[in-house]
Amino acid sequence: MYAFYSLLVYIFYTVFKKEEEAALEGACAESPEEPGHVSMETESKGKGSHTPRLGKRGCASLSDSSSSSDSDGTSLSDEDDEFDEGHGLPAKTPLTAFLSFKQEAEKRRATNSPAEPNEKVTESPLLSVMSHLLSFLEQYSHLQQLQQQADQYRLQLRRHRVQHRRKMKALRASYRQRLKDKNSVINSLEEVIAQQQSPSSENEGDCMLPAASPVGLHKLVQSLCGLQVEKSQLRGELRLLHSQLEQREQDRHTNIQAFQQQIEELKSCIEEREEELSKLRVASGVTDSEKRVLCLSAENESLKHSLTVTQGLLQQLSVIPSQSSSVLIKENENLRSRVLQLESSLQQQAEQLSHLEHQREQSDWRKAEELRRREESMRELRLELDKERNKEPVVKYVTQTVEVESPSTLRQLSKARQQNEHLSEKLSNQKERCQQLEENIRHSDEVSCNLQHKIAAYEREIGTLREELLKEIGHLEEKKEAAVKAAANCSQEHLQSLQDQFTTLQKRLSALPPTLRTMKTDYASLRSQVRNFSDFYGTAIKEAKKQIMAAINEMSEANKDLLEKYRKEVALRRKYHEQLVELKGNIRVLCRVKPVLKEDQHEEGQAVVVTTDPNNESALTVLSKGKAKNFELDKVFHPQATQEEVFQEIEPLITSCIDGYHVCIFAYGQTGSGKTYTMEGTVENPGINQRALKHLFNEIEERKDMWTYTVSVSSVEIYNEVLRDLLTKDGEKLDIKINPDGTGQLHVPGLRVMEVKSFQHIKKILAIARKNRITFGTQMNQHSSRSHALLTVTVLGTDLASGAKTTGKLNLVDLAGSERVWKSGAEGERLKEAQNINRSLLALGDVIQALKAHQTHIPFRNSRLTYLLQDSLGKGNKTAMVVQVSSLESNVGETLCSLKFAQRVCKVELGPAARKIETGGHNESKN
Ligand SMILES: Nc1ncnc2c1ncn2[C@@H]1O[C@H](COP(=O)(O)OP(=O)(O)OP(=O)(O)O)[C@@H](O)[C@H]1O
Repeated sequence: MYAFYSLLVYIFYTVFKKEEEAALEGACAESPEEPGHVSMETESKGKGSHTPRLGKRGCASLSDSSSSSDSDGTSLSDEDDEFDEGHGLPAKTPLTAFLSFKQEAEKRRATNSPAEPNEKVTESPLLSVMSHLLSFLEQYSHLQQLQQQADQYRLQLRRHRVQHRRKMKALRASYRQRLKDKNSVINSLEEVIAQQQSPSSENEGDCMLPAASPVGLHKLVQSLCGLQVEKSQLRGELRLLHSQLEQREQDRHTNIQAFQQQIEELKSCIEEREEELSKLRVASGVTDSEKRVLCLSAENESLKHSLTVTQGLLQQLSVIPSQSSSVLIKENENLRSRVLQLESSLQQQAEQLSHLEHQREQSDWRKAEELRRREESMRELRLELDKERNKEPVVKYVTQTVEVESPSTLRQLSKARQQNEHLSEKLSNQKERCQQLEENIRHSDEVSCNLQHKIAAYEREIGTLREELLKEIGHLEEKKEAAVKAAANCSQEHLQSLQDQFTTLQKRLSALPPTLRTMKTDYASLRSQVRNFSDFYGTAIKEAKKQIMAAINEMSEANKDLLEKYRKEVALRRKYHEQLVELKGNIRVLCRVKPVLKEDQHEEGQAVVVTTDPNNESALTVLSKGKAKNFELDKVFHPQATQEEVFQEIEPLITSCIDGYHVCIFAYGQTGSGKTYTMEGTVENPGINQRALKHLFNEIEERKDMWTYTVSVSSVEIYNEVLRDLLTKDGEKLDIKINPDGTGQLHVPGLRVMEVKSFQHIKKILAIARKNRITFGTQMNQHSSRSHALLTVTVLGTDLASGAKTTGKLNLVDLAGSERVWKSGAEGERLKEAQNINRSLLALGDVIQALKAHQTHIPFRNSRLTYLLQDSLGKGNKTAMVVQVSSLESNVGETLCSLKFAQRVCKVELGPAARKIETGGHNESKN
């Protein structure tokens, strides 16, 4: 509990301290130019480890972008990519989860243990601290989210700025291009005006000539011809203008419709117009006014485009409601300045237009002047012609005078008359030509009048267009203003909401210090408690140690009693066990009936003649020659009895061996009746040998607190009355002798005795012995054991309490198969070994008989087998014999022999078993 308190306080203290440090760093790092913004930045920076880095970088990049407005946008886009990488989740979320989990656990614990009022009192501040801490962390996470949103908005604003900058660059370039085009148009116009001025001056000169010299009639005619050519040109122009006027009328009609539609439709109409105007520009004879209209239309289109772009930007800006107001205001100011620039450029364009119109008026005036001059020249020509007409009466008078005075004069008169006629013709011709010229002049006057009308119509149209353009600009301006206002309002509202949030957060933060003070006091009290806790802990440990020592002492005393009781119990158990074994008889005779196997079924006489009684475990019936012969033994195992069941009957004898008794277990029976199966068993289903040794080691393990045991084994076989060590491969012949130590015990010099520590080890030893045993195939058994095999296990025990030593011995004997020689089909070596086997078994029978008869001399030395088993078969030992019988009719004779032998053994009394125990240096045998 204390540890948790201190952990919690430490976590909170660490978090708070980090925040304070980060806030201080943020405050130092911020620029003081934007107070409101800076305070927010500082607050947000202080809350997370990653945020200050982002904030600083964001500010730096913003300042870069604001300072270098003309810089390339690609670098900014790279920065944007970097910005995208930096965002992550709040780092304190696991802490929040941990605290909430702990708080829940504390609450649960508090509700579950209401019976502890003292603890409840100490837990309440913790709960309040945790709730404060949680609310603080929630506020903090909310602030972080806001900060993240602000970052995102900043990022979006930067992107929009970059886009806007690019668009502005494009607009600037297009504006420059348009200026160039305009200049070129102005230059071309100036050239055209100059060209128009130069021929007029030439014409002026020409017109002066007839005035200067009345003789230059030819020149007058030439000038009239030039005028005619010009007139035809003007006619062509007039036709073109007429067609253009029609086209313009159509365009005007479509434009009026287009202006009533939205801005996008207007664009398409303007494009059409642009195309048409470009076509007209390509065609010859484009007038200056049309070119100017074209330029103005292009200008108008570009202005509309810029206004549309501005509108789009304003819409985009209005979509971003959460941008900081200062940035939006700046943006608005920029846009306003841009609009002002556009307006000024529009003003300039209008001025240029008025200038061009002035130029056009001047050119019109010049044309009118030229026409006036030409009219004057025409008038002069008419006056000259009238003068010529007035000269006629003078010529007539001269003629009449000449007719009266002389024939020569008459001739001269006739000549003069001819000349006069000729002149009259000329005059009439001149008159006709003058009339024609007058007609031409009248016509040209009409044409010029029409042209003036058209020019006036064009001017009106331009004025209308200008008004429409101005209206449209005003409309767009209004829209822009409205959009700017909406964006400003939106940003103002967002700023207001942000400020509200900020003030709320500030209030919450201002509410935190009291909580912190409470927590600090709690922490101080906890610290003092923790300090006191170590002392308390030391004394408690000392007390606990004392109590533990006392309990240990008590326990050891109780253990001693228990141990004593246990020893008594074990002794009692042993006593009862021995009594039980003694009640059962010192030589216990068990009989196991071999099941009928598949390999046995090919033999003759397969009928089963041996039957067991399920109600009587000791009874066995053999049907022989139609007669049932009953046998009574200690235990009869039916054919289906398992290896474990057989061992259960043997197990008490194994325990006796550990207690210091000499025990002998041997299997007896005819060849192939299952002796080796019962004693050794198979790998999957081991027999008495393995199970006995396993039990032995288990028992030793159980007694290890009181006894230590040393287990050693040896294994021999008796083949043809020769003793061989089964644990060595050399097969050296061994002899049985009396131990020279004077104990009277038997001793086999050269026999390998192996000490074994574990059951696994003894399994390996048994495998070696089995491998070295002599087996041959007989008619009765394909792997017949042709020797007696003895496995001797010596168990030396030491009582840890008293130091008493016990010597237990366990002889596990697998006898060679008894068989009738004629039946086994043995001859030669096999016959000899069969005879030896039978002899040794007969000696065993003799020993059993002598024991049964309580003879003073027991003929142990009649065979190697009985000699070797002397200390286990004799008086005071425990012996068990497993008689193996076949149930088949073909083996009934052998079965009867074996059972009769078993019954004889059954009646043998070895007397009470004697325990071989050595206490205080005295060897003694206890009954
Ligand atoms: N209870 C039984 N259950 C199954 N198989 C058995 C049983 N008893 C014996 N056998 C089988 O019978 C065959 C002969 O048995 P075993 O070799 O043990 O006879 P034996 O008496 O030792 O013969 P010998 O005296 O010739 O050595 C073996 O294959 C063995 O597996």
